[in-house]
Order: sequence, then structure tokens, then C-alpha cells
Amino acid sequence: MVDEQGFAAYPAPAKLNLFLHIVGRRQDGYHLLQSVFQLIDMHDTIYLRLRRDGQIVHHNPLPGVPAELDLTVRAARLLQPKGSDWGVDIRVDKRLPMGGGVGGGSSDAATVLLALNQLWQLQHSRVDLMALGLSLGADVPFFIFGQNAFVEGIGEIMTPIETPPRYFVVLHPQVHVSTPEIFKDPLLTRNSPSIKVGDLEGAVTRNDLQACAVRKYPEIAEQLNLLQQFGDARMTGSGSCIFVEMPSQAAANTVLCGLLESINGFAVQTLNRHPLYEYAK
Ligand SMILES: C[C@@](CO)(OP(=O)(O)O)[C@H](O)COP(=O)(O)OP(=O)(O)OC[C@H]1O[C@@H](n2ccc(N)nc2=O)[C@H](O)[C@@H]1O
Ligand SMILES: Nc1ncnc2c1ncn2[C@@H]1O[C@H](COP(=O)(O)OP(=O)(O)O)[C@@H](O)[C@H]1O
Repeated sequence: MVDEQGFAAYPAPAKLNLFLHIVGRRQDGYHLLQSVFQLIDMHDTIYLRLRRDGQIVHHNPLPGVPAELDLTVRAARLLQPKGSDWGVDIRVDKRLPMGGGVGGGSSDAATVLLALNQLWQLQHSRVDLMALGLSLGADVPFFIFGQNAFVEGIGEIMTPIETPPRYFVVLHPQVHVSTPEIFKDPLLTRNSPSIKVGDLEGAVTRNDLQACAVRKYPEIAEQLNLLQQFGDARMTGSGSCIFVEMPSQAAANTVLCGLLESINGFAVQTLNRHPLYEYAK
């Protein structure tokens, strides 16, 4: 678990939004959504090493993200008790597409909160960590919750749901979708009917953000067309990643192998629980 430099490895898994409906808007302009968040086995790895000088040091900042703005560093700062001599060295092995709608940054932050809560012996409850996480991003509480969930509000209301094991092909069109721009689109559907968790089975679902993303980014439309030959392909979150269900891991791999080399994709399997689920009580 601990490497020769003293770093321990912690996984930060991705999610897919199996659907995403916009059902209203708050006074502050934030949109109210309903979505099923599904954990998948594609992940970043966060390496952490304890320090006792109170410093939080990021050893390999991501291109275009200064260390102080990285969600891992922000999560550690948020958790660090005032005046504490607990510190940490951070390294991130980034595998998840950034700004791809698979929640990579949020999951990195959640993993840091879960791991440091233990390493720094803080004993915050899961609920407290979720509340702290929400100030870093709307998806962070879900990863701390650690179970597949029907998610409402702006991401803070969660009902655990059982989802069957499934396989997906996930493609990453090489475009950066601006989340605020999509939410500002005058053509965005903002009044999808609200559904109840008990009515999920058999409900007709979609991603309401997808139509706006497809209009603005032809690369997403092209790759959606490509995946649609295999099933009900759709976008996750505010994009740009898209996904389609496959009957098996082998079938997902076969589809990936048949794609042009210029297309970036992954074959993934669902997770039942976050790998660090037991880190919070
Ligand atoms: C829609 C989701 C679903 O998972 O997309 P992804 O981030 O995964 O793609 C998330 O909830 C995204 O939430 P979050 O990650 O906090 O979005 P941000 O980039 O911080 O939001 C940027 C801007 O989008 C708008 N915004 C965001 C979320 C929301 N529920 N309503 C909004 O209106 C706000 O104007 C906000 O300032
Ligand atoms: N550790 C991190 N990993 C990814 N993105 C980060 C991280 N820290 C800060 N960010 C910023 O957050 C933005 C959104 O990241 P990400 O979570 O990957 O997108 P999404 O929510 O669409 O999945 C990035 O474009 C980047 O500027």
C-alpha cells in the first residue's frame, strides 16, 4: 500500500449520470436536477504522505490547474484544523478526462476528504464530510456518500439505490464543454416533470443538458451518432463524455477496438460501492 517514498495510494472513481433531468431553478439561479449517479471502475489515483509541519504540498499539479486551485489541495485545506501541524504531500495520477462529466475533480476531492479524515484522525462523520464537500462542488457529496444514488437538489439530496452490474463504453470527445454556458442556454429544458425514486423503473429518461451540448459541439453529436448504433447512447453530466451500455466487458472491448485510433474511449464496469466507503461512518 505504501510505496518506497512513503506515499499511500487511494482510488478516486468516476461516475456516470445514467440520466439527468432539470426540474426547476433555485432563487440563486442554480438548477434543480434529478439524476441517477452510477459509480464506475475507471479511476484516478491519489497518493498521500503525511507531514507534521502543517504544509499541504502538491507534487505534480495538473496542466492548467495551479496547485492552490486543485480540488485535492482545496479539500485538504478545508479539512485541516486551524493551527494544526498535520500536513500532507499529494501526488495525483490523473486518468479521468478533465471536464468530461465523469466527476474526476469532485471524486479526487472526496477521496482526499475521506482519506485525510482517517490519516489526520479527525473522526468527522460521513454527513459532516458531505456538507464540507458541497462547498467544493455539487458532485463531491455523492462520492463521499459512496453508494449509487438517485440525486436531487443541486446534488446534495441522495437516496441510495440498488443498480445491477452493467458494462459501458465511454467515449471522450476532445472538446471542453463549459458547464455555465450549457446551464445558461435559453433553449435548455428546465421543466422536466419531477419523478419519484419509486417510479424509476421503466421511467423514460434522458439528459436534458445533451441537446444544448450537441448544438454547440459537433464532435459530441458525431460520437453520439457513432455510439447510437449500439444502443441508447447519451451524455453524462454536462459532457463531453458519452456512454452506451454493452452486454459484457468483452463486447465493450470489441466496440472500442473497432473505433478509429483518434477516438478516446474506455470500457467500464459499474461499482456497487465507493472503494473507500468504509472510511466514513
Ligand atoms: C450537472 C453536473 C452533474 O453531475 O455536471 P458535471 O459537473 O458532472 O458535468 C454537476 O452537478 C455540475 O455541478 P458543478 O460541478 O458544481 O458545476 P460547476 O462547474 O461548479 O457549475 C458552473 C455553473 O453552472 C451552473 N449550474 C451548475 C450546477 C447546477 N445544478 N445548476 C447550475 O445552474 C451555475 O451557473 C454554476 O456557476
Ligand atoms: N484534481 C482535479 N482534477 C480535475 N479537475 C480539477 C482538479 N482540480 C481542479 N480541477 C478543475 O475542475 C474542472 C472540472 O473538472 P472535472 O471534475 O474533471 O470535470 P467534470 O465535473 O465535468 O467531470 C477542471 O477543468 C479543472 O479546471
